Amino acid sequence: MTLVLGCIADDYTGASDLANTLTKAGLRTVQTIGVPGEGLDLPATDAVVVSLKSRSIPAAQAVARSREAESWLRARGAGHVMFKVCSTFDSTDAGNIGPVTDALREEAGARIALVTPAFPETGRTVYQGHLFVGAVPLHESPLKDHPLNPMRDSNLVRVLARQSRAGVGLVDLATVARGAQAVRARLDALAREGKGAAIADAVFDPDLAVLGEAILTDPVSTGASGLGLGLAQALVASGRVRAAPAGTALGDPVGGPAACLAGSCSQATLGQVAAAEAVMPVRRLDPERLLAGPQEAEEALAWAAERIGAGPVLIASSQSPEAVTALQARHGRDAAGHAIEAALAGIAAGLVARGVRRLVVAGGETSGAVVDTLGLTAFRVGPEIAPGVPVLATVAGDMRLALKSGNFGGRDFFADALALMP
Ligand SMILES: Nc1ncnc2c1ncn2[C@@H]1O[C@H](COP(=O)(O)OP(=O)(O)O)[C@@H](O)[C@H]1O
Ligand SMILES: O=C(O)[C@@H](O)C(=O)COP(=O)(O)O
Repeated sequence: MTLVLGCIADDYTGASDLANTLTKAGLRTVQTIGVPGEGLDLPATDAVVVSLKSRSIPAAQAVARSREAESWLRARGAGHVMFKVCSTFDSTDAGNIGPVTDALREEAGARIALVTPAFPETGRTVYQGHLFVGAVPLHESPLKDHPLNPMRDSNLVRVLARQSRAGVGLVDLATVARGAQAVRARLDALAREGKGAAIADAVFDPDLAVLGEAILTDPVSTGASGLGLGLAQALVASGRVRAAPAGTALGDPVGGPAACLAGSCSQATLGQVAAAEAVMPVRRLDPERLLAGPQEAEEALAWAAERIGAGPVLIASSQSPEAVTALQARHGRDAAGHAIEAALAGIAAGLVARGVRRLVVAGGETSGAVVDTLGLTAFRVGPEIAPGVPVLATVAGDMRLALKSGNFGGRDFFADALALMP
């Protein structure tokens, strides 16, 4: 296996988002969970997205795991390694986008790393270094209330500088509009000034094609799915990859019971959970009871077991920002988050033990906990359910999953996903 592109994603839903984008652009892509072990037999592939659960862990650990993933990817021929971060730049001032970008750049001996979370297809655009989510700046978007990393500053040059050892510059839209050569010249100039990273503006997909072309021969970059799109297009345009037909068939339906789990408290997920109530039984967990002991999760599992024979069910811990804040004030942010993730992962294991083979999970950290608990190792990428969310098939072919980033998907996402997961 010789890779043309290596990717390291800081969460599992982000990884499937990127794998979806690369697949749609014609790259045969596999998503692995963690760095693959010796025994894992991967299909022929152009790109591998190694999924880490490194977004909300201490920076030193995120750096160590990302370095390990980078070595694995480089050993398989990846000339360019992209670090996939969230399109809403989810991180705290204590890390991890800056430290990982610094480490990958230094490891590769690169002069500077281009960084952009732009993903216009989902409304994430960057102008003058400021990130917009739809029509509003990041700090006015629902991300200001994220349970783990509230985003209160839209100026990414400033945000990244607070996390980075080297200085951070800007490749502005006017430069991007002048093409790949102008972007390269700007990166060279910033590197000469001693900058280690540069936030790049991008508003439309053609801007990302320019960025992809500009950095294809660089060893590292950091970005969201949009940058993956630009890199994939540049690889196809350069002739290094012959575009595969998108939407590779996943094989026979797996059938059997289906279930959905939501641990995301993002605005989009809250709407989707409400909409699901019209089409399937929905169990809303009591987070306070979840934290108190195993009883709440056990009761939810028993509730699901009675119903999954008749059709899909949804179990959700999702609550409003006010309720999340109140719970965190009583238990601490990380303790509450991790305990709820663990409870949902335990419910997922119980559902699988009861025959569920089609599973939809909403929430990045939540998906990480679920996939780890189920011990899944790698996925092939199937049809797109919504921008940024594909159907996944385990490489063994025995399960179908959808791992939804909190903010992605339309109101009917859960029903839409199940319809594409026979
Ligand atoms: N009711 C709740 N109160 C507080 N935190 C919650 C609640 N429900 C879920 N959480 C936690 O909120 C976090 C949501 O993060 P994540 O799963 O990544 O979703 P998203 O994709 O929306 O960011 C997780 O740590 C989850 O356990
Ligand atoms: O880039 C994105 O927006 C997503 O791929 C992503 O990473 C979102 O994070 P979660 O909402 O935590 O899944």
